[in-house]
This record gives sequence, C-alpha cells and structure tokens, in this order.
Amino acid sequence: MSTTRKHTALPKAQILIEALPWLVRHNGKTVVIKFGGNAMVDEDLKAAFAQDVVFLHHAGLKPVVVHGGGPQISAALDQHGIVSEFKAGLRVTTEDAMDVVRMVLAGQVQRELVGLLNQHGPLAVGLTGEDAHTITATKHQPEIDGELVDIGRVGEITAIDTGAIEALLADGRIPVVSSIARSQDDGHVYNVNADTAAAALAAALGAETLMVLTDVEGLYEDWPNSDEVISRLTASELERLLPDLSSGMVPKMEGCLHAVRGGVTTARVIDGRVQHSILLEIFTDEGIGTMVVADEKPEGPGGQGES
Ligand SMILES: Nc1ncnc2c1ncn2[C@@H]1O[C@H](COP(=O)(O)OP(=O)(O)O)[C@@H](O)[C@H]1O
Ligand SMILES: CC(=O)N[C@@H](CCC(=O)OP(=O)(O)O)C(=O)O
Repeated sequence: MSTTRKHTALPKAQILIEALPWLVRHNGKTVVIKFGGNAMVDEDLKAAFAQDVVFLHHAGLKPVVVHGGGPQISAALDQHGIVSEFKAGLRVTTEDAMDVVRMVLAGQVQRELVGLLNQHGPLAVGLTGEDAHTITATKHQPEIDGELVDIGRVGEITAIDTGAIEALLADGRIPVVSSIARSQDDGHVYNVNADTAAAALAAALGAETLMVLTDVEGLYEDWPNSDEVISRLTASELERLLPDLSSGMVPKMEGCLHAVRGGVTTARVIDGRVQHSILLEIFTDEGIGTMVVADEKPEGPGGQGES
C-alpha cells in the first residue's frame, strides 16, 4: 500500500474500530426511534434517517420506528378547512379531524418512511397501533385547571400487544408504527401522541433505548431564555422538572420517564436536524442530546436502590 493510501485509509479504520465496544454492547438490542414531524421536513434529513436506521439493522440492533406528523396533520387539516387546536399539548381531534389524522399518518407519513427505508432492501413494514391490537386506547380526558376536558378522539393507551412487532423483528424486518389506536370499549379509532406511543412501545418491548428525534438540541434547562441543554438526568430529577415544562416537550419527557421507569435503560431526546445524529448517539461517546437514566442506587452495604 502506498504511504498516501495508508494515510487516508488508517483514520477510517480508526473510526470503525472505535465503534467496536458499542457494537458489542448493543448487539441484538431493541431500539425504539421516534421520528418527530418537525424533524421530518427536509428531504436530505429523511434520507439520512433511513440510512441510519438501516445501518443499525445491519449492525445487529433491532430498530423499531414510531413516527410523528404533527405539522403534516396541521397542514392537511388546514386544507380541509379544519382549525388545529391544542389543549394540554394534545390536538383536539373531532371525528372529521380523526379521518384526516389517520389518512396523513398511516397513508402519507408512514408510507413515505417505509418507501425510504425500503430503498435499502425489503426491510420496512408499516403498521398502525390498530393492527393486531398493537396499541389499545381509551378516550383521554386531560385535567386542565382542575377540570376534565373533552378533546375528542384523543386516546390514552391502556394496553400494548407486542406480538406483531416482535414477529416482524424476528423476521429481520423494521417495523414502522403510526400512533393510532383502537378502543376495545367503544370501537372508535383514537389519535395518540407519537411520543407517548413510542415510550409505551419501548417499555412493552423491553427496549434498551428510546430515542426521540426532534427539532431542538435536547431538553433546554431554561427554555426559551437559554439554549443550555441538560445532557443527563435521572428519572427522579426529570419527575421534578415535569410540572415546569411546556408544549411539545411535555409528552416527550413524560414518555422518557415512563420508558425508563418501565425498564428501558436510556431514553434520549436528540436533534433530528443533525444528519446521522442516531449514529453519533449509538456508536460514539459524543452523545449530543439529553439522556434520561434510572435513579442511581444508593451505595454501601444493604443499600436498596430504586429499580
Ligand atoms: N424545555 C424545553 N426544551 C426544548 N424544547 C422545548 C422546551 N419546552 C418546550 N419546547 C418546545 O418543544 C418543541 C418540540 O416538540 P414538538 O414541536 O412536539 O416536536 P416533534 O414534532 O419533534 O414531536 C421544541 O421545538 C420547542 O419549541
Ligand atoms: C393527540 C395528538 O396530539 N396527536 C398527534 C399525533 C402526531 C404526533 O404526535 O406528531 P409529532 O410527534 O410530530 O408531534 C397530533 O395529532 O399531532
């Protein structure tokens, strides 16, 4: 090998070998990746996202994608002359709006992601929470200022059946899930926040990691006044912060807490606007967003930590 070729080739080998401990650690582990609608607006980013997910698959992990589509739903509702309104961070979803939500999530956003992933092989299979009872929900009525408020067809998850997703993973596929659920009580279809759905699936699947891709660098300590990102926090620390959080961050951080308390090792909020942020997060030391971990167990003999 000529000296020049060696000089260009060796740094590449170095980068590959740096990933070895991470490849060993994550081999065979399930990672649930939530791709937010706000991070999904750029064509190059969507293509890079698909590459990263396929990379994880071929590196021996089991990625499960849960996608959002908030901005895409708002645009479609607008075209139908339906006004978008949010209460407690959730979209007020009338029966007519629900038809649009379902059409956009399952018929457009999910199809597009499945198409991008399948450019790399026969890998992705799309489903919604309705399929094989994957997500069952009941009508959600949030409490606002001490009163229960009716926000229409918004679902609260009551059960997860991981059977269909596990069968797809066992078959070497990449499930792509839309956050729509069916109620077993009234038979209606419900709109579920995609962060909440991703977190519930991560916990039910016993995933190692929940990764939430969004359009900010992570959880800002003092949003919107400063852009200081909290890089790591425990479940209890996050629980104390929750009442002070606003808008889109509420379901994300509630989801991270639910996932970690449900046994997921780490839940991360990362910047989906950074190309290949998933690879940086999984295969390097340079985690770029906010990582939530379980509470640390107290040290010393007889110490009984939280699990
Ligand atoms: N503490 C915070 N840190 C970061 N972002 C915050 C915070 N509080 C509220 N936000 C808002 O939450 C948004 C992300 O949520 P959302 O718009 O629902 O995104 P997505 O479509 O990715 O789910 C950010 O763009 C920001 O405007
Ligand atoms: C009940 C509720 O609010 N559902 C969300 C579902 C999509 C979603 O969560 O998309 P993002 O992740 O892009 O925000 C909605 O209708 O916008």
